[in-house]
Amino acid sequence: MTISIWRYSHLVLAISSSLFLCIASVTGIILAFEPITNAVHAHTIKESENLTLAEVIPTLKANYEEVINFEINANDAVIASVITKDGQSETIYIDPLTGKKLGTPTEKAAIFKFATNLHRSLFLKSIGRFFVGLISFLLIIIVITGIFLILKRQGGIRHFFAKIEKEYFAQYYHVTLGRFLFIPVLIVAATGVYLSLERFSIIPKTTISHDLEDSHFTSSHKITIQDFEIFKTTLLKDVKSVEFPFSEAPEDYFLAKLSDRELIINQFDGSIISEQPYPFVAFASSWSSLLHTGQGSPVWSIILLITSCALLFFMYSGFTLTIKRRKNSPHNMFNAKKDEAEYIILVGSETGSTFMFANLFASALSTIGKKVFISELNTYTLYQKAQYLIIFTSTYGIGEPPANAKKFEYLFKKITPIHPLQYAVVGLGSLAYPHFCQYALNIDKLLGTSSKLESILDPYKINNQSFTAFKDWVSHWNTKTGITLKIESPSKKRKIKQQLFTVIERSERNTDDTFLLRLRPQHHINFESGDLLAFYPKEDQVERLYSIGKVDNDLLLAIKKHEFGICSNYFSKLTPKETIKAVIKRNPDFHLPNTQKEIILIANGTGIAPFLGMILNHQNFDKTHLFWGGRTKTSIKIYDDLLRQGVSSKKISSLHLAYSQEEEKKEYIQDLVAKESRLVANALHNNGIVMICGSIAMQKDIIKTLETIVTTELGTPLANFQRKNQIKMDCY
Ligand SMILES: Cc1cc2nc3c(=O)[nH]c(=O)nc-3n(C[C@H](O)[C@H](O)[C@H](O)COP(=O)(O)O)c2cc1C
Repeated sequence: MTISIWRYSHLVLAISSSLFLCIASVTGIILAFEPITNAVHAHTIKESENLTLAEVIPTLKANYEEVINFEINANDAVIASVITKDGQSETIYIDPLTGKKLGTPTEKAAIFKFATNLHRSLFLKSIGRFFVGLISFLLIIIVITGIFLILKRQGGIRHFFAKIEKEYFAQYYHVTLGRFLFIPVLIVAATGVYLSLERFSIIPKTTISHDLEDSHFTSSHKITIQDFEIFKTTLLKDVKSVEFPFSEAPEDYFLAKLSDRELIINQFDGSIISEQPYPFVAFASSWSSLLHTGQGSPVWSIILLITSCALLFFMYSGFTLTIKRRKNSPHNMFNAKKDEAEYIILVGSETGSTFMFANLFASALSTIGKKVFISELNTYTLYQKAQYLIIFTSTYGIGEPPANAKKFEYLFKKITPIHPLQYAVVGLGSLAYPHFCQYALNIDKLLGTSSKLESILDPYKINNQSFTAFKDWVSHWNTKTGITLKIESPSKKRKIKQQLFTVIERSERNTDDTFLLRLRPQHHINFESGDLLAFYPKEDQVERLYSIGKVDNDLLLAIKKHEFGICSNYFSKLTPKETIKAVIKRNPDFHLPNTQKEIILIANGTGIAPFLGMILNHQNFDKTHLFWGGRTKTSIKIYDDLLRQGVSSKKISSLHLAYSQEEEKKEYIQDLVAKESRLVANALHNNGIVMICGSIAMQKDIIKTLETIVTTELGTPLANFQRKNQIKMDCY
């Protein structure tokens, strides 16, 4: 599978550094707790930080025989090396206000020592440190390639934080978390590299040299420490450490390291002998250390903890993504070489899911003895014996090809097929995007420009990888070509864990052969109106999906009985207390948003089921408008009770019904919507939501009507509202 350079680099780097990254992340998690525990046991000097050195130093001198030095650590505690009045040499926490001992610093816990060594050098000393630095560098590149992949996926920087379509758990959270956590990961990686470069002296360690003139070391003028001007103006909070004079010899001095500079101070009169600001590398070094370790900041340590956990998650989700894509890539178990095959199947896919359909189709052809070759669109070339060219492709962005199809147009224009070819194009896309299956349509047009190619079927669009739609296309193919293909359901191959539901009620069928079925899960299941019930009949195990309305924790399904429909016939005979097995599939794109804004629900036929559930569960009174289209007035009878509940409880603020087969007034649902153009335009203008559920034909008409409404009333194309996720559709 050709993958873009970004994805390839992202993947290769992640794989090659995974073991080390795993060790670094696990030890990082452990080490993130160190600053937190230190902060808990710290003797912080928060209340004393506004004391001046003129107050602190005399207090210390008064309390101890000798003070060698003191420093303020990352947790803002003062640690001093002193000789006590009884001659003991000690390093202790002290209270700068009183000079009294507060405690003794404890040794670093063994677990932190172990984790630090492993984290820094993998117990391999310099070689290990080099590897850790290298892995940190690779992590920077992994993050950068990851950012590019997200930008590419989202269609540019402006949409970086736009909604992500959820295909499956690993894909969704890999991208979603990646968008937020790339910043701390980048900080951890960059500071890791910095610290390694410093360790190997590639970045020089800061050494400050003072220009000391002998004339400044005078003891002629003596004043008390309390009166040293520099001590009177220096607050403890700006001090990193102070070294006291070793003796009373004139050449000994105070060395004060402040937050921005270093001072050498005459021990007799407090005059400044030398003053040196820190160079930039000193700041960079201290910030790198603070940002990488979180020392002194429990909040940042928690962010580091989350970042380390996230790195482990990214490794897991990244590998899951790769395995899934690999599984779906072309197997060429269909045996024919490219120049032997009659059937050439080319696939355009970004994340691999389109290959599933292409593989099923290829497998069905191969089962009946046809010679099939399957590959990617980017590999388009001459095929000696080809008679059919079948293209399966997804779309990304505004009619853009997926990664492995980018070169197709160029290749197609350059290469003229040897023999005439018959072709068909199947588009995989999502109605959640404004340009539904646009790339498949573009390809179909492109193929049509060649005199050597002849279309056998109109381009076919599949929404949300619907297997039912794919089967429908195969039946078109069968009819057109006279070659009967049997598609093996993917659900046969994987075992699906089904749940049990009890039949509570089944309505009579109305004049359109439609009925309502109410099911109750036997065990607690979280679901919402708009989710889907997947049912796999014994006869063919092919998944059938029904939109769910949630009413009092039961599932409400509206089903149309088809003469030869295995599933609808089975459901139409169910009686209360019977049990069925099925699976609830989450469909978050078609949930009713939790909003106070206006909501316009548009359905025809059985598409009303999820809306009934949404209306009855919704708390947002007086702003929900329901449009429904059916054949005759008797069509609506089965929904009467629930609709009445909605109207009487004022959960439906306006109800608009259209009947297409009523003699005295034939009306289509799009006519009703057109009549209410102001209502619809106002709702969309005020960030309201339009939801559409029912047949694809109705959906097309409604979209056309909405397009006219928003362009004339608001001067904005519908795509703008689709982009903002204000138009939600679930049509079949
Ligand atoms: C970032 C992104 C952009 C997409 N853009 C479109 C689009 O413009 N039109 C469309 O019909 N589908 C669009 N889709 C949906 C995909 O085409 C659809 O999910 C398809 O089944 C993916 O197949 P693949 O995994 O084989 O690439 C987009 C999906 C993503 C993640």
